[in-house]
Amino acid sequence: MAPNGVYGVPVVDLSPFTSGGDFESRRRAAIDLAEKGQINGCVGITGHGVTSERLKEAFAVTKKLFDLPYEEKMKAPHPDSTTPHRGYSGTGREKGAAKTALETTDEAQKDAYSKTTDYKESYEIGSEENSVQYNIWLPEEVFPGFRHFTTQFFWELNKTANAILEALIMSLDLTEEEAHSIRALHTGHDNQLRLLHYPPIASEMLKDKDMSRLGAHTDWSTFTLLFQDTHGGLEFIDRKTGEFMPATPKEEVVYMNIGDMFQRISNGFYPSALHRVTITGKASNKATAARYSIPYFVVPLADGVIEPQPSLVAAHGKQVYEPVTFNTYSDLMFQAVNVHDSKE
Ligand SMILES: O=C(O)CCC(=O)C(=O)O
Ligand SMILES: [Fe+2]
Repeated sequence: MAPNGVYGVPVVDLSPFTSGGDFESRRRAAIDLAEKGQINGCVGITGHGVTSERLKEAFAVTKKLFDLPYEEKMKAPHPDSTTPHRGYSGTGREKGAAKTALETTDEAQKDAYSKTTDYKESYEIGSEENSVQYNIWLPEEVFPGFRHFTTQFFWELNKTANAILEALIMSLDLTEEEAHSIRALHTGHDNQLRLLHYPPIASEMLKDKDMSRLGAHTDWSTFTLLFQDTHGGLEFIDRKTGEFMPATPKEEVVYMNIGDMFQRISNGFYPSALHRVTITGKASNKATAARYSIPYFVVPLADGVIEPQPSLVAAHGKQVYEPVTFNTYSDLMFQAVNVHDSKE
């Protein structure tokens, strides 16, 4: 336990799932994942199969993208509508905590959550074959090779995502039919690769308590992979103490958090992890450095029905969640989060 009484985020080795481990080693890893993942819905993963060279390249591409002048980045603007959730969003466009405000019943907390604006810019990329969530690209001459690199990287991350999905399926002891239906919901074509830049924040801005790097929220994905640079700031809630605990950047570790969809699929066995990105310089009132991160959201088919698996409902004695389609659920959430297009 850490000195402040908060447990850190536990780490699981999933190499048996990424490099063809035998049944026994996969089973052991799946049990480990269930034990650690069901505490707070978040784990660090080693053996995830993405090489550090490839990650270095991805972070270099991310930095190069956000280094472009604002006018250039705005040549691939995220539309003002909810669909497609693709392209570039400038600083201040999103309020991650607005979704949390929607779900909170405490009025004072609701107010605080809904006021918090994120201080970040992002670029969303998906499958080239998704005609509803279609990609919005920069003209090739603005950033040669960007489209090629990110679309390749997208499918590489999907391999890791599939391996983790297999581990999650095994960890729940599902029937073959249930396993099959969960796989069928996750073709990869609805996944979302997000490049994120949290600009440096000047010390005078740190006094403003309504500004956060990314307000506390759960993801509405099935689960999310979070690659980050060395600056830190990502935190997950420890449900027992109510305190946030740091997801300390570690070489070889990718953090994985359960999203609202797998919470539902697992009938609540795995909780959707509440997380945020804090302003690390705030305590000292010192200007805080830029931070880059690369979340990869594993998302089910838009019109696929997400429901607790029957064997889990039978074991638990009750069905905790009603069936919902991802479409209906995410539309509602997205309207809360996407506030306006910032032209600053
Ligand atoms: O930047 C991070 O580390 C977290 C990003 C995140 O939680 C999100 O985009 O939903
Ligand atoms: Fe998130």
